[in-house]
Amino acid sequence: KLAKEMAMCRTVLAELEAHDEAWPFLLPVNTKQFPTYKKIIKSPMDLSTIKKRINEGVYKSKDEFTADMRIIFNNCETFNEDDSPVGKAGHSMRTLFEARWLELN
Ligand SMILES: Cc1ncccc1N[C@H]1CCCS(=O)(=O)C1
Repeated sequence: KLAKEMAMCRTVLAELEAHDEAWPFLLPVNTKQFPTYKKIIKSPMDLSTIKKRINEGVYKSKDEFTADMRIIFNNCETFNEDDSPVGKAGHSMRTLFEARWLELN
């Protein structure tokens, strides 16, 4: 059951990583480039960290995976204007994720 759940997580993660608008989320936000980020965002998260957690067996369920995915998009809304390039990418990637997740569940 967990192996099947993680297979679903890997599938959705791979699809998001391949998306044109995934670029802001592929790696942890560079806090040297964005010095205020650490102060404003209490739980940084990104797609590479989620991939690592799947592969290291950190997640006990798909719900833990979806919780980390949603942290990415919530952090994005907290830090970025909706009409900024990163903000717009965050909204479209969140929509993509939620729609795809519904299809697979
Ligand atoms: C997701 C996010 N939230 C806040 C600030 C920055 C980012 N992402 C960066 C990732 C590296 C390229 S960039 O520096 O243009 C954008």
